[in-house]
Amino acid sequence: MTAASGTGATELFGKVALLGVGLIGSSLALACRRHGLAGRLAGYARSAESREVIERLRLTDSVHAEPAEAVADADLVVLCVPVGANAAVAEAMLPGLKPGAIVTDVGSVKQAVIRDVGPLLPEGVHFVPGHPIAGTEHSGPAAGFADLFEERYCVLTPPPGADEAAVGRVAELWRRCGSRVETMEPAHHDKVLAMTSHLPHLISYTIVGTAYDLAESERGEVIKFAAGGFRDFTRIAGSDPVMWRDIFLNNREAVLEILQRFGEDLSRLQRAIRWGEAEVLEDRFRRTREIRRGVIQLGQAGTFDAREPHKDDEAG
Ligand SMILES: NC(=O)C1=CN([C@@H]2O[C@H](COP(=O)(O)OP(=O)(O)OC[C@H]3O[C@@H](n4cnc5c(N)ncnc54)[C@H](O)[C@@H]3O)[C@@H](O)[C@H]2O)C=CC1
Ligand SMILES: O=C(O)C(=O)Cc1ccc(O)cc1
Repeated sequence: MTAASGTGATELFGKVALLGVGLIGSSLALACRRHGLAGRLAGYARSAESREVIERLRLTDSVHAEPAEAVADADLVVLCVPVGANAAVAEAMLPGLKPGAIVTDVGSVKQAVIRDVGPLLPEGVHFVPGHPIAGTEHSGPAAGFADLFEERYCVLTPPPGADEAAVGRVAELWRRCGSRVETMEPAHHDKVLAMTSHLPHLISYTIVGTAYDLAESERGEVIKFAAGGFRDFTRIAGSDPVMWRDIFLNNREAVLEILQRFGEDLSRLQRAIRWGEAEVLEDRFRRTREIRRGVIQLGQAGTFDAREPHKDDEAG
């Protein structure tokens, strides 16, 4: 057993309730168990099928079909459902919520959860929105693993006036799961993630769709000769449709803004190809290679994604 924070494996919360036990909820359950962070874990899952998997894998100590039952007596409640489901699930938990409880979430968009869930919570309940920047293209309760959050960032976006002790306890939870915790303004978070996560997913969904829509003979060749880049796109394009539908619908403005910029940059390259502007193309590709090399230095300094090996980046 490792205690990532070096503070020992002392329990942080008496009872933790996970509302939604998919990839992130199940990974958090496993990380809480591994690091001894919760006295008791309760899970809420909407479908009988998920509840059966959660029980079989013993992800939580109790499994519930109603959010209000799962949160009864919980010190920490973590919303782990798609962003668009947060309000309904939060509303359904209210009758069971303990006064003084901390409510957090793991959603990929932060302004929306503050808008949708914040106003529902009673006085005395502490709300600390969060986002572990860690995941995979897989989903569901069987997809989780305990070290998903190791050496990943977790961004907290506490609203103004948030209870500092509550923010500190949520930060400590993520630190003990192995994450590096930062706090950010919610609007800033949503802009940054629109660029670094949401746009790449949109491009992946588009490119794989375009490839599939090619004439059948060409489509076969696309699969046969799929090079690394296209394979990477198909991995990302395999991500959960409901989760990503909700991300785009709830981060509309930031995504549209970045998409506008991206479209202009793409058009510029399109024009360079059409008119044989070799210098424009080469300059752009040189610049991005330098950016990539800069990113690697950041990674080595521990500020980017320190887990990813970057074998392809020797100089020259
Ligand atoms: N998948 C990823 O890589 C990451 C996801 N997130 C965020 O974490 C949250 C959960 O995502 P995952 O665990 O990946 O998804 P998931 O699909 O694996 O799990 C979501 C769970 O919520 C349940 N659910 C869906 N709609 C519901 C509704 N209306 N009412 C009640 N339950 C409902 C599903 O049945 C499922 O068990 C999302 O908000 C997502 O934006 C954050 C970081 C990474
Ligand atoms: O699988 C990948 O490449 C991801 O990008 C995972 C991911 C998806 C959504 C998030 O909000 C954070 C991380």
